[in-house]
Amino acid sequence: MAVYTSVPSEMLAGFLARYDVGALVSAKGIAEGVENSNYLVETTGGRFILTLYEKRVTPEDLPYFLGLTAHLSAAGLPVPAPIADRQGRALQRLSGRPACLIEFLPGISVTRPEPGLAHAAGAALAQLHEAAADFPHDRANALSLPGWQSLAEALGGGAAEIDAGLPVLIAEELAALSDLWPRSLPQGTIHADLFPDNVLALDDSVSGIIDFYFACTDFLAYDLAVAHTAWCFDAEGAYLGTDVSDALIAGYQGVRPLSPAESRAFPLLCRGASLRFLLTRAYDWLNTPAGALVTRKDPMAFARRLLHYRAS
Ligand SMILES: Nc1ncnc2c1ncn2[C@@H]1O[C@H](COP(=O)(O)OP(=O)(O)OP(=O)(O)O)[C@@H](O)[C@H]1O
Ligand SMILES: N[C@@H](CCO)C(=O)O
Repeated sequence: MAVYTSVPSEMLAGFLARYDVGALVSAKGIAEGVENSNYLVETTGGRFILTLYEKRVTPEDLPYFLGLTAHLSAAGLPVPAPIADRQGRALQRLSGRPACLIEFLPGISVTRPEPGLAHAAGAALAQLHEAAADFPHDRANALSLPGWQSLAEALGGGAAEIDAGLPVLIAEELAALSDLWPRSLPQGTIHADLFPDNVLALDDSVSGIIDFYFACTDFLAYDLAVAHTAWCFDAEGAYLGTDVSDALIAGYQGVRPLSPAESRAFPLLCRGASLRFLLTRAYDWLNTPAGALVTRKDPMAFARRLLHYRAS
């Protein structure tokens, strides 16, 4: 259950009084998600999401994330816009945390990717890349090669507690990717975490793209690789087959065709994306405090993806 910070109802009513959004009717914590505390807030004016930012989000990055979602929403993408109070401020503090009131978007969080929706998600990702081309801010990707190296060091001997073969797999992959990682592919603003649970859907269309808290500047094709690792495998890390993979890539290329260099680099970018989620999940696996109300995500599901990409 991702509600780490509670907000008493009087405090929430006072907070909402700063906005032109009507008066508080109800609020409930949203169980999904692991990073931040999220509430579904109903007012006399409509529905909203209230997010309180927890430990993994650096407060200094919030203007970048909120600026990006405002930019993409204004460009017509199904991205929830941050809502400003009467003084024009979107970023606030509430219950001791940075906080933001966010537009509510319709749709259901995707649990089982189907080709039709994978195609729509690929297209939405390419539209995001195009719409962000004139977003004027940059943010370095803290979770690229140097970040993976640091995470691997932070795991130390803990990796072997997860799986006896993990230290060797991580070390080999870091060494290979340090040599082979591309240096000059087209760059831009990327989402960097386009998992099915960060897409809201109505039938086969994308009604929402959420969770921009890893967005950064990096290779555009790496973003498609992240989506590929996320959409084309089941929860245990078994490959779902070419239907979902082909649909995702075709959806993307229908809007923004990959260059020959991007296509050639794609399998390697998928290995990097697998290693990224393997490392962050392994770190969380070892560092999630006992009694935390959060279900840890299985790092080995990404070790299996990594082996799949290595073999293909
Ligand atoms: N703008 C929105 N409109 C409608 N529903 C939303 C919106 N933002 C979040 N949600 C709902 O809240 C749930 C949790 O949000 P989210 O996935 O952002 O959690 P998180 O903890 O911030 O991130 P993570 O997925 O990385 O754990 C989503 O699955 C979705 O159902
Ligand atoms: N999408 C990530 C969680 C962080 O957003 C994962 O499944 O490991």
